[in-house]
Amino acid sequence: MNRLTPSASVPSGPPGTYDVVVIGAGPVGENVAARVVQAGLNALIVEGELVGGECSYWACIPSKAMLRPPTALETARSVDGARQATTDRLDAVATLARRDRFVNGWQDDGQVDWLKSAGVDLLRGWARVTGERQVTIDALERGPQVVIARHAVVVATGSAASLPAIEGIDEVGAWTNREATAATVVPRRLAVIGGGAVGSELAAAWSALGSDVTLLARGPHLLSSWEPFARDAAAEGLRSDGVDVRTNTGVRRAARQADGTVRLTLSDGSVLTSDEMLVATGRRARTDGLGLEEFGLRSGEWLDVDDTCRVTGVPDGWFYAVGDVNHRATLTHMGKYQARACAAAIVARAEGTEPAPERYGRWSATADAVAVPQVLFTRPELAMVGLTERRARERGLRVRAVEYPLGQVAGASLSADGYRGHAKMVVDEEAGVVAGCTLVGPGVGELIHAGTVAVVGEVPLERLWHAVPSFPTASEIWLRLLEEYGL
Ligand SMILES: Cc1cc2nc3c(=O)[nH]c(=O)nc-3n(C[C@H](O)[C@H](O)[C@H](O)COP(=O)(O)OP(=O)(O)OC[C@H]3O[C@@H](n4cnc5c(N)ncnc54)[C@H](O)[C@@H]3O)c2cc1C
Ligand SMILES: NC(=O)c1ccc[n+]([C@@H]2O[C@H](COP(=O)([O-])OP(=O)(O)OC[C@H]3O[C@@H](n4cnc5c(N)ncnc54)[C@H](O)[C@@H]3O)[C@@H](O)[C@H]2O)c1
Repeated sequence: MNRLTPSASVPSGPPGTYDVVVIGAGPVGENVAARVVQAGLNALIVEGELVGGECSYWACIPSKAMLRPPTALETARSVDGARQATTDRLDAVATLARRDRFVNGWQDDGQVDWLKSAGVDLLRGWARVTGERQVTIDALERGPQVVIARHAVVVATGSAASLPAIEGIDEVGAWTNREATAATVVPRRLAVIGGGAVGSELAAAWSALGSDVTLLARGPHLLSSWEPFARDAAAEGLRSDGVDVRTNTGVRRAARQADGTVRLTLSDGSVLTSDEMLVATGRRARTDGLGLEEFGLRSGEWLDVDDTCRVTGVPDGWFYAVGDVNHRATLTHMGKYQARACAAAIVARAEGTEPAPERYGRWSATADAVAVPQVLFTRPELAMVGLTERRARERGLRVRAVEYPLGQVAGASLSADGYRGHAKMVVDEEAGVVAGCTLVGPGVGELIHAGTVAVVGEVPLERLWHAVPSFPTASEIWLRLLEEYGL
């Protein structure tokens, strides 16, 4: 489902030479372009589909718009006094209409206006790199255009759903994140393949909308990179919402039958019949067709970069990759963070200054390696930052972890009757700082930023002790965790 409604291109004259050429106007490309313009350079951004990218139209925004109504309903139902005013069912039509408003009916005029106000020129079309500092664009309205970048070409082409090697998968018309965030009809039955972030969130969303959802995870757990208590809570939450979560279950074969249903043959030989199937088995780099072979890079592969997001192996420092396409941290906020660092590095180099490889320097995306926050908007919500206990130990850190039931914090228990949640803080014992934190429970997405500040700031625990959370808020979890640690 690809309902594109592009608005007019911005540049008034023929493109020729720009300081910076950015390929891909997702949230990350937009940010690099706007930041270099703010610093006094000029920039052209090239976009083949919608300005705003995957995140705005087929990923973060529509999925969160779909997940919010069931969460709001659950919140109301969990507060005596409000519960009596709720009805028993979510309104699917109104939920999908709300989603449609958040994606602006898949029209990008608002984002085009933003680019214009930021002083960035836009050219619509598909770009490829055809020489050092040279980009050729199959422009939608103008035919082929060649543009030279004085200082930098930045690839911000993002990622796309990767289809697993399942017999018949190409013929069944499987949903990817695109169809699953844009569909207008609620399927009676939905099979979801993949127990990662996309599979878990979209299983929750469609189950709330009324589908009978079966979630098939090939491994023993959902969300394997999370703390065990968090991934167990996600699975339990999905099950209690009626999702049939099946772990250790692969799919051997998929076929669309004459009656329109999808027949899946599972790894244990059993058969699952569904009306639609969603493939949520990870992402692939959108680097095919970019002409990267000329620079010794492989088409379709992720682009390795240094901390300034300069592509490694391409000499002379003109070639950068930011956002999903470099695979450092495939999240919008981390991509935008990289965009800020990358833009600062491009500007510094344009001024003749070679950025020193400084940890947490302005041009260095240091946090990618140590402090990536993430929130999953399942029910219950999950949030984490930094290292899990297991990852910290694998990195050779001497750590001690402490845990606390979030429902015993006054602010949390006031927010919902019978609040259920849990928190875990991993302390780097040698440095005396927080190495990571995971929170589970309603609303924890708004609590995790304190953990991000503690990890990035490497705040000594003795000083963190003086950061007093207000009473009665759920933020008191930070005080409880420090007390558990022994302060
Ligand atoms: C279902 C789902 C939900 C998600 N939810 C969240 C969330 O809640 N929070 C979060 O932080 N992250 C979330 N993500 C991840 C997030 O969507 C990505 O990290 C983010 O979109 C990356 O931004 P980007 O700018 O790098 O790439 P994209 O958003 O993919 O944008 C890339 C742009 O480049 C364009 N392009 C590609 N090739 C060319 C070319 N050759 N020429 C011209 N243009 C080109 C594309 O058309 C696209 O517009 C989610 C992902 C999915 C799939
Ligand atoms: N709220 C959020 O922040 C949010 C939400 C959704 C997505 N995202 C981002 O998007 C990225 C992509 O998400 P995703 O869920 O597509 O990828 P993922 O890597 O999180 O999960 C993919 C899952 O599919 C499984 N899988 C892979 N191949 C398979 C196969 N052949 N058969 C069965 N299962 C298979 C993997 O084991 C894994 O569990 C995430 O890493 C995350 O960064 C973020």
